[in-house]
Amino acid sequence: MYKPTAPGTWKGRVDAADGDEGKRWHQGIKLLDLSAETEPATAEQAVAFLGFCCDEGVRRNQGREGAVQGPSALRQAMASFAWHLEDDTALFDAGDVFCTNQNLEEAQKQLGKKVHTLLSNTYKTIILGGGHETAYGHYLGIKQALPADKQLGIINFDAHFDLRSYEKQPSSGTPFLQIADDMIDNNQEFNYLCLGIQQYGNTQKLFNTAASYGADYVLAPAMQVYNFEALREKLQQFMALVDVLYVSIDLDVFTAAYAPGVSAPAALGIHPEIALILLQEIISSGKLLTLDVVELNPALDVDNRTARLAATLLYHVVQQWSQV
Ligand SMILES: N=CN[C@@H](CCC(=O)O)C(=O)O
Ligand SMILES: [Mn+2]
Ligand SMILES: [Mn+2]
Repeated sequence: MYKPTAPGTWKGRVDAADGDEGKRWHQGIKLLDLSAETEPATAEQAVAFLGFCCDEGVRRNQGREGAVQGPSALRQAMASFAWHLEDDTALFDAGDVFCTNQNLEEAQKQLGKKVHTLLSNTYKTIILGGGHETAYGHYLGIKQALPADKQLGIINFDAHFDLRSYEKQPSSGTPFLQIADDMIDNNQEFNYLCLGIQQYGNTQKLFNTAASYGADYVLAPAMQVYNFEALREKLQQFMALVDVLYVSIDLDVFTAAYAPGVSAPAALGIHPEIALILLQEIISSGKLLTLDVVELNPALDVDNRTARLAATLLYHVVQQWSQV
């Protein structure tokens, strides 16, 4: 269920005549094998990618399958980025966790183990999804790595709450209710902020669930650059309540013109610019522990537009995060 990334996977443009000054991500990224007996070296300022090749949750949630190819498309979209990182050992690829035989629950456990390994070795972790079922596996690793006295906050850029009942089965629509119940069972506070919620995309039942769990949210129409001061205030208030942050970016939060390659596109979603400046605010807090980008479906993408958007957001995240 786990495979390290094969050498040669990261490939792209080479500006050989420019020597070191022509360096790109595919030439600088280091491969990390989490199946090895030995623990990976601790890396203070390093960012590590880990793929979750899974859309079983999307299938169970009646969505359009294809997010299993997300990690591969994201790597390709990031490969030729110019290298502007200060440290030569700032960027790692820790391979992929796979979902086999539709066994989502086991795949999430395996993802949790790898996330735990990365976090406990102080890597700044970025999970490349996968459907939004990525979030529950991601959380299992955060839970293992986080000291009991540290309060976790979850910020989800998403058109959807993903707080559906998992009584029948977990899916891509249930991860944050699974997390909420687990945190409450463990006497932890569930601090959840959703940014970009579409009223039409969430039933009254979901708004009621959000209210009963104390989840906070901003509706998509309010997620505007001209509203930045109010959004920053809300974000700062949320971040002040917690010690560390898990940020999830569901690409269906963005307008379909920017992000057509998702299971549930949004005709009037948010503009990428507002997400970018809020992400900058989050990283500046120094509280970001781990992040994921989910729901990229390359089979539905148009000229890799969604993959390029996700990759570009990750470029800026890595650039800033590797310096805080
Ligand atoms: N990951 C979550 N997906 C949405 C799908 C909505 C839709 O297909 O319209 C949800 O369950 O709410
Ligand atoms: Mn989602
Ligand atoms: Mn969504």
